[in-house]
Amino acid sequence: MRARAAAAASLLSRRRLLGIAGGTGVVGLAAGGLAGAAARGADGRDEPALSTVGATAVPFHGRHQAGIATPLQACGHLIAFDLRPDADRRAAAALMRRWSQAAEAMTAGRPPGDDDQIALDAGPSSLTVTFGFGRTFFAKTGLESRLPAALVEIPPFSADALDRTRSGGDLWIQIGADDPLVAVHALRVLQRAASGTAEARWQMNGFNRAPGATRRPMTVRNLMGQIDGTNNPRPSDTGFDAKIFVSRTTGPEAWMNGGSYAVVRRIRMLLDTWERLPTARQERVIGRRKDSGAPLSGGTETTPVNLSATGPDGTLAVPGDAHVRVAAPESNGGATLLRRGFSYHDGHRADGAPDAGLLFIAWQADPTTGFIQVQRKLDGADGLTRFIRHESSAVFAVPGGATAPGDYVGRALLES
Ligand SMILES: C=CC1=C(C)c2cc3[nH]c(cc4nc(cc5[nH]c(cc1n2)c(C)c5CCC(=O)O)C(CCC(=O)O)=C4C)c(C)c3C=C
Ligand SMILES: [Fe+2]
Repeated sequence: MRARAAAAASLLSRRRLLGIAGGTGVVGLAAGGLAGAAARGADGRDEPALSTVGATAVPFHGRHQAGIATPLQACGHLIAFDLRPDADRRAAAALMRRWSQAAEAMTAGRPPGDDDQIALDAGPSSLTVTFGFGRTFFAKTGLESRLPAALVEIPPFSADALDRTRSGGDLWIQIGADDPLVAVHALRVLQRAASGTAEARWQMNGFNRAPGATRRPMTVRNLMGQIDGTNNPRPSDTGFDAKIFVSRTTGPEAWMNGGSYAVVRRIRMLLDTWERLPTARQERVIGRRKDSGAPLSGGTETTPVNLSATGPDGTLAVPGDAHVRVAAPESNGGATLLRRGFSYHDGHRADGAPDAGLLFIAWQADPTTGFIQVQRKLDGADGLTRFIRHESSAVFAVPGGATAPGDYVGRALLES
């Protein structure tokens, strides 16, 4: 039975790797050991193996942290912490060690120490846990000289309506998983591990489509109904690593090698206004068809956008203020960012409007030549601006991954 269960899990996992990970190689498969263990119940009786959703594990260790170039998961939690006033560099290092140990266990499908059993019975379910440091972390831990030059404040933009209490933060954790209980379990475990050292400043919860919900693996849709993520850079693209990850840095910032910068924006969608717009006008706001995601210049979802194409009346096929035109690298001196967000819907506001939108997360090697450059262009020139509100903002330095069991994220900053 153990062998059969392991074989079944391995077959399902292989299908998932081919179908969903798109061959990026970042999704590890649950080892036979895990599937075998799952096939034997606590009472010693045989049980069916985990499905591919439960059995898939994303390795915690590596040059880069998981959760950046990893396929999107169905559930996401973003949580920012502030250090307690008495927490110094040693306390922060001890916290990063505790967090990494717990993340290492949970992402492999093992219970962490001090487990609350929320995720008992479930496999790793593609859990990733990604840690980052905010600008305010450095002064509080006496590490001002190690603050990376790239970790700049995000400047104000004219369309911002920011809530400061849900912006910033000394530390940040991004949790992603394909199972809601696995994701919340990680959240609870990590929050308990912070006790005495750091306190939650804000938390946001999001979602994407669940694996297997569509006939074939497809780019996700956002709450405006658009296919969102098509023109993201791919790990196989030339120059991907240089644009998204920090490398070859020497001196006091060398600890960021292998890392990346996350810009996090909670962007509310004015869905009532948006949904009153006829589909053809919605498509002109984005510059792509709503059903297929194909550019208005023609082709299919993956056809490159032709920004010079004109229609029969001689006007631009992709309008001058279309989101994809204004955001495109060609319109921004080549500025590239990896968008990897989660939708959210947190009930309704006092005015009856849905409190819903996108937890927008942009990854890049340098926010000044990534998010900031593109957002400067979008601010004012993007037709989408009328239908969205940026409500919170944060930027985090996300160091490289822990490279071996027992190592912890941030060691190169906190111990050298
Ligand atoms: C500062 C960067 C960006 C913000 C903020 C942003 C918000 C935002 N975007 C959508 C929906 C779509 N965006 C699409 C493409 C796209 N968006 C950005 C940047 C920001 N978006 C870029 C760089 C691109 C790629 C442009 C290109 O090279 O073609 C698309 C089209 C499909 C795709 O390529 O992903 C959609 C749809 C929303 C709803 C939103 C705020 C809520
Ligand atoms: Fe966009």
